[in-house]
Amino acid sequence: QQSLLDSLLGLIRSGLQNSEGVTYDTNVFNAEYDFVVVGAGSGGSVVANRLTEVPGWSVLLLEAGGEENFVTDIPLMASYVQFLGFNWGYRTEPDENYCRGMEGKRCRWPRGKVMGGTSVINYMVYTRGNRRDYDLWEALGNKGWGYDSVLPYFLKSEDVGIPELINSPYHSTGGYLNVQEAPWRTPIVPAFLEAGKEKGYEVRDPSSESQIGFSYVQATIRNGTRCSASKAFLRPIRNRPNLHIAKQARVTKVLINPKTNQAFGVQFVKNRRTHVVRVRKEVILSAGVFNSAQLLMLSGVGPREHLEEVGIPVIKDLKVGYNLQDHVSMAALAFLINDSVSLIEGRLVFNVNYGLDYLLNRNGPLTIPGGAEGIAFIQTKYSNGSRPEDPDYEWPDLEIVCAPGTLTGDTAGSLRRGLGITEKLYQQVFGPVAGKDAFALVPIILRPRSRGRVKLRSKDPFHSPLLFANYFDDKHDLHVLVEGVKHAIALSQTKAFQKFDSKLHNIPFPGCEHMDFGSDAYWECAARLVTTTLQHQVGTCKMGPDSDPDAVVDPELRVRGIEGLRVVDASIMPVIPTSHTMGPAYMIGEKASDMIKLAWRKST
Ligand SMILES: Cc1cc2nc3c(=O)[nH]c(=O)nc-3n(C[C@H](O)[C@H](O)[C@H](O)COP(=O)(O)OP(=O)(O)OC[C@H]3O[C@@H](n4cnc5c(N)ncnc54)[C@H](O)[C@@H]3O)c2cc1C
Repeated sequence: QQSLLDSLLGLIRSGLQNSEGVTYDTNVFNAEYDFVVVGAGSGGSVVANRLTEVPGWSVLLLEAGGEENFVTDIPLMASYVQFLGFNWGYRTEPDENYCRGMEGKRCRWPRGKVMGGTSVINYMVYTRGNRRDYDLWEALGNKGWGYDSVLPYFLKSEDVGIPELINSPYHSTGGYLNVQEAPWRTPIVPAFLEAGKEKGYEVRDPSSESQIGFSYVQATIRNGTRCSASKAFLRPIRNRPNLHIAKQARVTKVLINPKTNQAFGVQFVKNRRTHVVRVRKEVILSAGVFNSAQLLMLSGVGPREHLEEVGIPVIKDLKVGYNLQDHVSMAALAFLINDSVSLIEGRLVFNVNYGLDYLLNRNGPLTIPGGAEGIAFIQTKYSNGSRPEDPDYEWPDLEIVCAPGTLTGDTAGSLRRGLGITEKLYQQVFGPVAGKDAFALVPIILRPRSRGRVKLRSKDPFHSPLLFANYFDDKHDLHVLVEGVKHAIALSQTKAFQKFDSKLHNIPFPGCEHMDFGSDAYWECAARLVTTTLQHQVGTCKMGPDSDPDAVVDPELRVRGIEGLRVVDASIMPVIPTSHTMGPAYMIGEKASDMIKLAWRKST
């Protein structure tokens, strides 16, 4: 343990370095750049970095948000960060089939509006998915996107700091992005791994040869603090003269010549002034799953009928905004325990030692990424994959996240506010056990069949888009989720968890009381009421070959029928991988950068 003085000096030093490390904000723009990148999130930060490796190329990176701060740095504060002005604050349109227990029957769909994008407000869990996810992308006609082709791009970004993985062929060191484990653990997560073993699963790295099994969470954290896209990919290169970054610069339109279909620049608003900047080579949209789709449509690229409906002249009729996919979950299972080992908001907030441990040592409970400690990838009875010759062999359809805290510990309300759960529902179900120790096992469906959609509310770029989740449109998704609930309950009944005398909290959800508690019908009702999500929305600018009428971008991520315009973010995924989506978004940024470099080297 270092002395208090040493620690304080270290803190001041790192604080100074941090502020020195922040990227510069450009207010004076060139009339023309080689590339304009829209959005400094997971995809855009990588592209801005890699393209400015070419000294002769100039890049302008435009980001609607400002800088992250010391609160966003604290991994456990992830659920609070959404309320600090870094969030676009989106909600789905009301629907009777899901999110029934949320304010206005609308699911909360936060997105990062900040340098680093959603990587600044997310839970930092780092996974990549399964070989079969990417082989499927390739089989759909996306040449070069199979697992063997994308693995090098996952490795390119990575700087793994987990000792037993440093020599793994599935990990690498020396990249910009830190992947580490939290330095501190509750006793709940070892019990989770033990529970997995009791059920016959192995404890293993989910990014290795086989994904099925249990593990500690690997996260994009750097010595106990969040490592965002901006910290990883932009701050280290802030002195490159060929990179201009403009913060709080909101792009309102991609400028496309309707005669030639050539994208020639962007229009954006900064400091209440409208600017126009032209490009010599390309505009790259990395504005995320909702805003890239919105910007394309605002610029005349989208479904003809819909654009005409809102009064936008159509330049190219493409199925922008369709194919929206997400990992829907049910985060309201609370397992009460008889030991004071879980994370209770009040106990954390008023514990000075935890605060000091974080400040001085970058250790303690505040380093747990969003409160997620363990993950498991498993197969339910709905997956056809028990034998090697089966199509889904080793391809999970269910994930379970283990968190050492849950709605019972939400004494200050950040969790329920983030999820949008009504106060009435909360008080009726969790009020009687508020403040009691409990852990959560959150089942998540990994291979949803339902598809949502993004539409424009109007042609005003400052109006938020209309979002339709359409969760459970395909009943298969609901069935897998109910199966997931049962898997979670079975895990809680293992010897490993019974050490804590774990008991499922059983006050029935309002509106579901008339059903047998624990029956499939009951859990279906609960899932439609407290519908939660890991916020992994993807797919609205689908990648596909020319033969795919639903494809928005081609396998080189060029917008079909438009010259000089690409999309590089989570929206291009044709099918959601069995992964948390930040890792794949970084991979897409890396791969796209190489494709762009190759294309322009060939042409010059
Ligand atoms: C609460 C939450 C928790 C999550 N937890 C995890 C997790 O633990 N692990 C994981 O892998 N994934 C997680 N995700 C998902 C993951 O973070 C995202 O899928 C991923 O970061 C998306 O990257 P992106 O590049 O597509 O978009 P983003 O990172 O969202 O970047 C888009 C950027 O574009 C900017 N922008 C948008 N419109 C404009 C405009 N008009 N002008 C200028 N700039 C604009 C935005 O402000 C933003 O900075 C989570 C998401 C959320 C919301």
